[in-house]
Amino acid sequence: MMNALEITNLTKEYKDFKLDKVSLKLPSGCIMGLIGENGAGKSTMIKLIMDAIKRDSGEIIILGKDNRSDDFKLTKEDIGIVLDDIGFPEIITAKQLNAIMKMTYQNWEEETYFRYIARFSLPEKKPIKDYSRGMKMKLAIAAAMSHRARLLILDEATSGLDPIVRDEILDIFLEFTRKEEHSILISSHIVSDLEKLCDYIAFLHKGKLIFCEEKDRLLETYVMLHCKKTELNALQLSAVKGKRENSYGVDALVERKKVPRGMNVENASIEDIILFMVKGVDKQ
Ligand SMILES: Nc1ncnc2c1ncn2[C@@H]1O[C@H](COP(=O)(O)OP(=O)(O)OP(=O)(O)O)[C@@H](O)[C@H]1O
Repeated sequence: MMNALEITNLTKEYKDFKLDKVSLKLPSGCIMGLIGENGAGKSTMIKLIMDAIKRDSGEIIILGKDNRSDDFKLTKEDIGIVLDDIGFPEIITAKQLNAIMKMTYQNWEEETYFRYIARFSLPEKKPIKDYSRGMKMKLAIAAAMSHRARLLILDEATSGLDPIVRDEILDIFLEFTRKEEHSILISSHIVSDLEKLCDYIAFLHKGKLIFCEEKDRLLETYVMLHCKKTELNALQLSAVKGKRENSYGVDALVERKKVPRGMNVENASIEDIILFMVKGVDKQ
């Protein structure tokens, strides 16, 4: 299977921040969620993927093309992008945006665009500057999905949206990947959205990729253990990924395989896995 995105040893350093040798692969047809706290480096990574900022080192292959090759411009047609700052001229309307996009993208599909505009209940004749944040996001998503992209890259695209619209958009994304060999990379703070949507979860923390793993595998590998401190200490050290003490003992994220039978474990959520891994990593 081809990879929609392959990142190898991607490094970018700012004065107080370093995106540090990030490597990951997004297989075609899959959805990858990029999770990380504020300032973890998600937007930096997405800008580097689009070659909008200069990397220090590393390699990025998108849809089989090096993103620094001369003909990457052509590949950009195949990428639908939604950034936090949507980047459309604010004085124009959704209808006028259609005319601009028609000239920008060879594969622009007017009908698809207006279908999304209607589906998202966006006013066609209102200047974008008078849209709410959620409406702007919806417009950007409509545009990104209307030029026959094979890869969607979304940076915090669902965070300003109400739960009902978010849910609808998650369905649209699922539809998008089900149809053909379409792939999505989506960053979000809303872990529950990503848990619902994604096949892969990539977790970025302080510029380092803590893991990039199939969601089902994560949920299979880790469990939450509730026990006494002495019981936890009796486990092998490598079993424990992170822990939190409470008045009864400890809650810990542990490897399922390494927990003896009979102990009090329950399934971990992606949110548990992330929160507890951060505790484990920050301790080292
Ligand atoms: N042009 C720049 N010059 C200096 N530092 C920068 C620049 N752009 C980003 N940074 C720093 O890089 C770090 C990562 O920022 P980035 O925007 O990638 O985080 P993020 O994970 O997208 O965060 P958020 O969830 O808050 O959007 C931050 O510490 C930020 O201050």
